[in-house]
Amino acid sequence: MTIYRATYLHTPANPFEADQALNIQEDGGLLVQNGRIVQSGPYADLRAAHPAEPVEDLRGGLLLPGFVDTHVHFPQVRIIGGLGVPLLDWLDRYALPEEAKFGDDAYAAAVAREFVAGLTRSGTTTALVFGSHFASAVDVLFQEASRVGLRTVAGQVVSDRMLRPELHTTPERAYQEGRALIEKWHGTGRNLYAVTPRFSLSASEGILESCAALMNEFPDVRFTSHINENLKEIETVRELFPESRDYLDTYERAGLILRRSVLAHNVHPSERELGAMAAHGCTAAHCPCSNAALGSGLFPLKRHLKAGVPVSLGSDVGGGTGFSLLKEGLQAYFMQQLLGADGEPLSPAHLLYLCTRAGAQALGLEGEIGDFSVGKAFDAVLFRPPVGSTLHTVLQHAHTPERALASLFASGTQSDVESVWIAGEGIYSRSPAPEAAPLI
Ligand SMILES: Nc1nc2[nH]cnc2c(=O)[nH]1
Ligand SMILES: [Zn+2]
Repeated sequence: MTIYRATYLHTPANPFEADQALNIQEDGGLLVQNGRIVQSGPYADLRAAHPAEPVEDLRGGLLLPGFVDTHVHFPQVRIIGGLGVPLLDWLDRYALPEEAKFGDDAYAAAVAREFVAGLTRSGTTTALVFGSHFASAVDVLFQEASRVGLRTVAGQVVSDRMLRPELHTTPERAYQEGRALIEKWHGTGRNLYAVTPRFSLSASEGILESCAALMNEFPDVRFTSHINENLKEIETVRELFPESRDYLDTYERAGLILRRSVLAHNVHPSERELGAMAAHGCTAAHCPCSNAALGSGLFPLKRHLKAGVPVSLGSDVGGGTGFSLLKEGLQAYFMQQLLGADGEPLSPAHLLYLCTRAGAQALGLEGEIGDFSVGKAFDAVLFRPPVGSTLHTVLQHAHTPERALASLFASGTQSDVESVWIAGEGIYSRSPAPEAAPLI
């Protein structure tokens, strides 16, 4: 067993529903055994109860639960920063040409290393991953995620129209390839499978039915897709599915919307869709940097909360501009500020919840991860800005841990991550900064 001594913060309660939801231990202790938290609270209490246990002293930083990214594209690491065009043009110009390269396993393996490292070094310990259209590349992703130890919920992206021929499949092949991947990876180690049609624009009823067949045969798998991101996309889907009431209905009619379905974006939902999503209990994965970068729109968080639709966060790399959920939290805060009276004011507690427990709940993993309650896995990220950095200065002068958390969201980046643990296992540790070269 090990006692981790730290200033730690987490949100075991939902700050959108409860006051004082931010739980802070200024000089706290987490007793970890076999990767699980067996006791937590003031360090002095834990030390008194366990005088002989080794202590890992993490004071001087901020220890948070590992981040849960509920929407991120494996094949899009190298195209981060493709700016200047809206979604459908962005797909044609940046995303699809890159994704067409993933039939080459060596290429897929190289990007898988970059992708998994990018997530873990940003403090993400669980990710719902939009995989590749190529089954072999999805296999490569699961292999790399398993090698590193990242909790991964991923699946083969399936479509049969309007992308590029090499990315199209058939309902029969989608079923067969999906089935083989589920049998090999769903429930293997820290991996789960998510059935993943790209979006209704590129997935015919036949493809959506093959997705439903997999979900019926393997009821424990998850589901994710895109919805209501861009006005032109929505209009095209309406033309393609004239018999559907709306975008959500294209998935509902196929039986794809369940409690653990995660729908990315949902920037332009109808009231009917919000009501139906709340009734299904499914989640909207809000991707603020992507929505801003592609000009998709300002996310109606208040309408989601009023309708009772749970919201989690996603980086949406590469439509999004990086892996850091700190940045997504900050962008979410900006968006809600800009919405004025229609916005939902977000406190540091809201932001931390959106980056952690909200994602755990979206994936049906809230019993396992998402906060530091006793019984949860020790998935954690220690933020300790490099000495001399501006954030280091700001944190030194923060009057309370809550103010420090706010400053972390305001200017924290991947370089401020010192260590990451998953199930108590050290996954990443920042190498000590090279000695500054003498000035002369
Ligand atoms: N942001 C985003 N939206 C999509 N809709 C369909 N595919 C994509 C994608 O790759 N990124
Ligand atoms: Zn996406």
